[in-house]
Amino acid sequence: MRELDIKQLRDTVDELDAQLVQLLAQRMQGVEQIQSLKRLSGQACREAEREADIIRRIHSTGRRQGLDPDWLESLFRKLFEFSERFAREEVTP
Ligand SMILES: O=C(O)C(=O)C[C@]1(C(=O)O)C=C[C@@H](O)C=C1
Repeated sequence: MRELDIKQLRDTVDELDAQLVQLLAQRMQGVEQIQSLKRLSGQACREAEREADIIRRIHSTGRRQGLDPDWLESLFRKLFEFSERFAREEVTP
């Protein structure tokens, strides 16, 4: 019985992982377009103020979902780093 429970829970987690990857791909597509526009107008790829706004928002939505804001923040800071690396064409989406 417990084996079955774990299997079902893992199936759910696997499905959520697949959705997360899809959402991350969509996010990167949006970021790619923003970065192209910024490049055209000579703007810096990183913007501390925009990042602070995003962090503030995810802190509050995360708290409402019962998630640790510090944990969420570290995830998003990784995403911003990845956006920058992507903008510098060091990685492919
Ligand atoms: O919103 C922007 O201006 C972006 O370039 C996207 C993004 C992000 O990944 O969310 C990436 C780098 C910036 O520092 C801030 C945000």
